Amino acid sequence: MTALLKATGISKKYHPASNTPELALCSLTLEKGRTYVIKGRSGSGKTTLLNLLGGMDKPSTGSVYYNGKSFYDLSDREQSAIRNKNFGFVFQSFNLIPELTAYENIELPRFFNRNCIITSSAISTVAEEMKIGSLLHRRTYELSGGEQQRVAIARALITSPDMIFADEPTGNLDSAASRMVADLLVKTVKSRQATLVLVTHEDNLIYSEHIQLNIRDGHVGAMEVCNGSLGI
Ligand SMILES: Nc1ncnc2c1ncn2[C@@H]1O[C@H](COP(=O)(O)OP(=O)(O)OP(=O)(O)O)[C@@H](O)[C@H]1O
Repeated sequence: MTALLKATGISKKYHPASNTPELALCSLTLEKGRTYVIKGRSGSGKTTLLNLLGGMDKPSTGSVYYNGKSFYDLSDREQSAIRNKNFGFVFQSFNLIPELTAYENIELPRFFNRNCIITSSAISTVAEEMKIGSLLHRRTYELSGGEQQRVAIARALITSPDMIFADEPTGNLDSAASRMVADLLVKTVKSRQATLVLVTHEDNLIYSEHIQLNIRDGHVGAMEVCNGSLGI
């Protein structure tokens, strides 16, 4: 497997004067096409780790390499270009524009990246993958939470990123919608051969093979391969 994202000796201390970092020193290699699930209690450092890996927050020590390049040593412009084109983000709170239709929300990345061409056939394809084909003309305030999150995932996938970062994507959904959203997210990212980094504190959310990273009080444990074979 190819190493796509590599973190070496990263840590995060939000308050320089404090003795304990919020994320203790860790090194990780994320491979192409794999699913990584970051788990841990509230406040353990899951979002902190995701933000460092996803190019959203510079670590206090260490480096993050994307495709062999030290991400935080790139210019702001180069960093934004990677975040806009090669990385996709999904958040707990959907972050859609409610007055726009699902189609218009999925199209939004083209306004942040002039070189990004989004065709109607690419939107149809991703909408089918997310099972929202019949909802594209609806304004997103009319949609259920699960439908809105599937629109948000479609928007994250429309630039064909090779890394998807999802922070508690099912945190605002009931259990049936959580299951559907998590399943579609994991399966679609895998079928596109992209790498998924997903933060959750929910047990038994992912039912296909993944690599689990447990964080306890800012300490990242060894990677564990889970086959997810609960048979549900
Ligand atoms: N921007 C920030 N400035 C200062 N401290 C922060 C900041 N972001 C997070 N923290 C602190 O870092 C620690 C880890 O927070 P983080 O959000 O990474 O945890 P989490 O595991 O994602 O929690 P949750 O499941 O509740 O979202 C917490 O003590 C938090 O208060």
